Amino acid sequence: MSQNLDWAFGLHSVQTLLKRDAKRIRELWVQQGRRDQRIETILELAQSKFVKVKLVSRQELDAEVEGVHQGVAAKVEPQRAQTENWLETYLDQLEDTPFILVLDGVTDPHNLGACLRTADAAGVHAVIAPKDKSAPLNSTAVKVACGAAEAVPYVQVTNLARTLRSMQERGIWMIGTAGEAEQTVYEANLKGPMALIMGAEGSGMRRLTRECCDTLVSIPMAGEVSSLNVSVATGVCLFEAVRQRQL
Ligand SMILES: C[S@@+](CC[C@H](N)C(=O)[O-])C[C@H]1O[C@@H](n2cnc3c(N)ncnc32)[C@H](O)[C@@H]1O
Repeated sequence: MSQNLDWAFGLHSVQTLLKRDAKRIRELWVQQGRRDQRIETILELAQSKFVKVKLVSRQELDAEVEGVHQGVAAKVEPQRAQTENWLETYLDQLEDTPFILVLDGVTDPHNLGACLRTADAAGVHAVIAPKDKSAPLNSTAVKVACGAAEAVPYVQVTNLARTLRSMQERGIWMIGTAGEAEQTVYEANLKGPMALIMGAEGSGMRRLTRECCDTLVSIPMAGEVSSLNVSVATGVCLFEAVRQRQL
């Protein structure tokens, strides 16, 4: 593969990419002889978006893709972080109840990749982070995300507090996370339009970010250690929201 291209793989990631960002796909590889309804849908989408399709053997896919490809993989232009302007238009056009993840100063690319993967699995619409003091969407983050970096938009903003206030004006509820919050994540109402805000690995949410929060929630801790890894805490909170939103 050309040095400048990444692989996006797996049925969900490839289908989402075809729907949201097909222009980035240079070539779609589909495993020969593998036919099921989701692959048919992917092939129809590819045809409607004029994406070049190549039928390949399972061995060829296994050799190129480091991960579970489920018979589909796309050679894509590397994912680039989106901007504030992009976010505004995206939120204008979003038809679902907004479900956003904010990472306030998460600097480890492994944590960023893990959060993107969890965000994608939970159905989050976008992950937002400040441009400064945030992990870059580099090859480590993309690899750890296991295809999710292609599926869930990653937005880097110059002024996070301004972006949070602008989302608030749209009626999106800002839910900050902090171990010392009295209200637990299980007690909070996570059913409406919301942005879940996670803090940095070492110091948690910054003061300005915290001041933008409508409410704070904690995950009760039973042991000696006072906090969870940020990607684990992200999973707990996002899937509590998913549980409530499906009731
Ligand atoms: C390792 S923790 C940061 C700990 C930091 N000393 C603090 O005071 O926030 C990183 C992030 O994970 C989330 N987190 C970790 N444990 C949590 C808990 N028990 N309740 C709520 N959020 C938690 C929060 O978003 C936190 O900012």
